[in-house]
Amino acid sequence: MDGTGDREPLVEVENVSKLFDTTQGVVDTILGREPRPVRAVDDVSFTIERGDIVGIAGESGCGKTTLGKLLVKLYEPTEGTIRFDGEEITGMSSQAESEFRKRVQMIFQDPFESLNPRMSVFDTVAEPLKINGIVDDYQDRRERVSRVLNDVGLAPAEVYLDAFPDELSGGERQRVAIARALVVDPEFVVCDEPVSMLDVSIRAGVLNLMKELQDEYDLTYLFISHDLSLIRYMCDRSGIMYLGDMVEQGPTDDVIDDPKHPYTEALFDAVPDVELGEDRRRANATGEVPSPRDPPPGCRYNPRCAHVIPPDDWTGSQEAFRRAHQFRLKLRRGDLDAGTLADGSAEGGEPERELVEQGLTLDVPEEFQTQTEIESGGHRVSLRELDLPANVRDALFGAAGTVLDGDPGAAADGLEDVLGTVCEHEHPDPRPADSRLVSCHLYDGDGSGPNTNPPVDAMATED
Ligand SMILES: Nc1ncnc2c1ncn2[C@@H]1O[C@H](COP(=O)(O)OP(=O)(O)OP(=O)(O)O)[C@@H](O)[C@H]1O
Repeated sequence: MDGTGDREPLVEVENVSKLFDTTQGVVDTILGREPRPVRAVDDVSFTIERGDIVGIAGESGCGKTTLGKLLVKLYEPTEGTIRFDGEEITGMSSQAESEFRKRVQMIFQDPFESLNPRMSVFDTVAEPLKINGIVDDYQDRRERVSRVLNDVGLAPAEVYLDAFPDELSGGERQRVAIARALVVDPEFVVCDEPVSMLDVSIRAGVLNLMKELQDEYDLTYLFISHDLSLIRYMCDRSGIMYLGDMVEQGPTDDVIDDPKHPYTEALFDAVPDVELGEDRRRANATGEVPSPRDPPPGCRYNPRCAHVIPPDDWTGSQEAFRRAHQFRLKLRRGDLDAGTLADGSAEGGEPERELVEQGLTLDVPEEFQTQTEIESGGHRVSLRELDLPANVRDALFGAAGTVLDGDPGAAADGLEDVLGTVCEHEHPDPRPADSRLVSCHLYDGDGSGPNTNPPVDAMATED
């Protein structure tokens, strides 16, 4: 999917964005500000080669479904170009569009919603043939529908043809949805969480069927799923999305076994280890996914990133920089002020120190916290535990003083000189790293691996 293969590209996505709610809403009008659209898919590029099974993974809301709908022309891109078999799919003539609609299909997550309860299985599966004017004769349609029903395992077809959705199990309904997609003999099928609504016990059967159908029908698939085991099982190549960005793409095994982007790493870290019987773990990532209406500047992932990059002249550890970066983000969000200090410390103690020690904490699982952090329930670190350069320490105390004077915004701005990071200043374009493309400043783009600034060891160190 990163275009390194030597087969023919079937789908080419170039700098595609999809923005929702681009007009000024009531709140925008009242506040007199520009509209803030949802950046559901933002400047995404990739290629799908003919015959591939490509996966798109990422947490809920990262833009997977929107991307899938763009590829089958259920949405038009706000910016960018999508080509199918060499032809742009925006601005097609109506004849070209109707041809395209036969060649491309989408299977949705919920077979309970995607099937019309008032239509029989025959009518449901035959409908695309009628709409696309493919088979006019009723008897021929009946035969074609029966053949496809047999192919998807609904055999003998006669048992199913006149049944209605509410007479079928979830697995049977999804097979009907698959049959409806395949009846027009498409080349490319987008499958959006195709088994997530099905009982776990029947998922493998449906996925194996979809693999068999790929050979039989000569299909190219795009699988959208938050289920990484499904992606590993089904997909040759995969892309990982975060807040509308495609942060990493390449051969699935490489992406999963040796993730390059810190988000991919955190995503896979959070997957429970089935063999060890662990519960779902929280990864070494701070905070929650921000709103796609207001994505962070630079790399979208920088506020949560374990490997955020210090400035060139940073002399402390990367761990200390990550914490100082968090201190600044907390100031910007207004999460750190005199009100957050323990009772009495604002008068008697050392309020600046207390603010700094609070601000340097990380909202991460205990295994990534310092001893003091663990002992204090995540409320403070000891400055002795961190390799923080003296000038930065002074700057943080100065910022804490400005906060106590009531101006956290100015305090955050004042730290730019010592804490400015490329991760916030520049959005990383996709760049080669081993077998894949990664949108991360850690990689220098010549495919040779992580940048040496900061040192790789520092990036990997957590205490
Ligand atoms: N029609 C729409 N109008 C406005 N916002 C939308 C629309 N469709 C999606 N969004 C927003 O765009 C972002 C991406 O949504 P999308 O459904 O593509 O994500 P997803 O990764 O498929 O999530 P999920 O796994 O939960 O389906 C979300 O913030 C969502 O709220």
